[in-house]
Amino acid sequence: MHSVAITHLEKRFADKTVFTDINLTVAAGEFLTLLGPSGCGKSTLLRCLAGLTTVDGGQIHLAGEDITQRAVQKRGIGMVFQSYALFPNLTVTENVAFGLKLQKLAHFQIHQRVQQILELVELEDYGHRYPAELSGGQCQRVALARSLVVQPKVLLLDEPLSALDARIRKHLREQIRAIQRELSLTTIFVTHDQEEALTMSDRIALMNEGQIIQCDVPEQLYTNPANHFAASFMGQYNLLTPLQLEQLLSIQSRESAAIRPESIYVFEAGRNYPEHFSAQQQAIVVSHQLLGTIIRYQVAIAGIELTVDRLNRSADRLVPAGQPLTLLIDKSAIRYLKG
Ligand SMILES: Nc1ncnc2c1ncn2[C@@H]1O[C@H](COP(=O)(O)OP(=O)(O)OP(=O)(O)O)[C@@H](O)[C@H]1O
Repeated sequence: MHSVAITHLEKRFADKTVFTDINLTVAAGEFLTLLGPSGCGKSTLLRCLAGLTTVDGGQIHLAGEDITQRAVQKRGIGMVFQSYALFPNLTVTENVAFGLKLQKLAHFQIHQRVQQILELVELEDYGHRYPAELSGGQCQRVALARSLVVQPKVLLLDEPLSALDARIRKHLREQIRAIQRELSLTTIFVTHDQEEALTMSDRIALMNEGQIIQCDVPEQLYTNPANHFAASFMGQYNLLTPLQLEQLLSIQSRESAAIRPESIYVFEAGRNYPEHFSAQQQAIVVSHQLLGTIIRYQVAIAGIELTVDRLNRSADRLVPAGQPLTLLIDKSAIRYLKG
């Protein structure tokens, strides 16, 4: 098992500074996700780690060794891309065996390792097929097998699921995580999909404009966003200015605040609400969306629009637009934001 340490990493292209001071450590066996909007520098950081692009400053250590200037093929890092990058004229077996042939392993060893890894990605019956005869999800599993077969110290995954449809995506993310756990493989995964990040990761490094905004376990990122960007990126937070906080809850604060849709409750008669709940407030429903297990209401209270999530229980009737809804806000769930 191998750890990764990135210190003061800098990267510029001719007319573009991507980042100037990235610091990040990934523990041995950890699954860390780089999450952030398009263009924030996730792929560039991954490419610097793999050695596919040069760096302009800082260091990368792998298991304590400085690999900043080391050639790509000598880093012991495997990488999987969104586009699979398989050889179309080679079968699945030949694609997976490719790296081992370069290492000049004996024929029987290659055969054994390829079979083992194809079993791991559940493609043992597809060895003779060509990439054009496989689905997107199967191609991505071949790409994964090809990276794993050379036993990398670290695995880098650059949006490997983005090109796949929702059902296959979900299955493959579970499979990737299970394999990563089985091999205890230090893994850095790039995505701009927060659900993917929240469900797969040991920790998430949230990036924006070339900076790591917050690096923490998923629960912390979700419930305690560090700033305005983190709150707006991680789901459906209601963001309230100091003035709105005062109007809505008589709370005086210099900082703006975030509150999750599920922390605003629709009043139910006969239920006891703890002391940290606000008084009842009359809102008017602006619109609603049925999202399967939840109903998401947009409501307005004195000109302030809020998003409120309610469990979609069959006994509850849907409140249509224009109708009142009585709300209580869980004040203990309010998060104050730095900037
Ligand atoms: N080879 C290059 N030459 C010049 N600029 C580049 C190059 N590669 C990336 N960039 C720029 O660096 C910035 C970061 O790009 P990068 O691909 O790392 O972002 P990203 O977060 O991975 O985005 P996405 O999710 O869209 O892939 C962008 O502004 C991009 O235009």
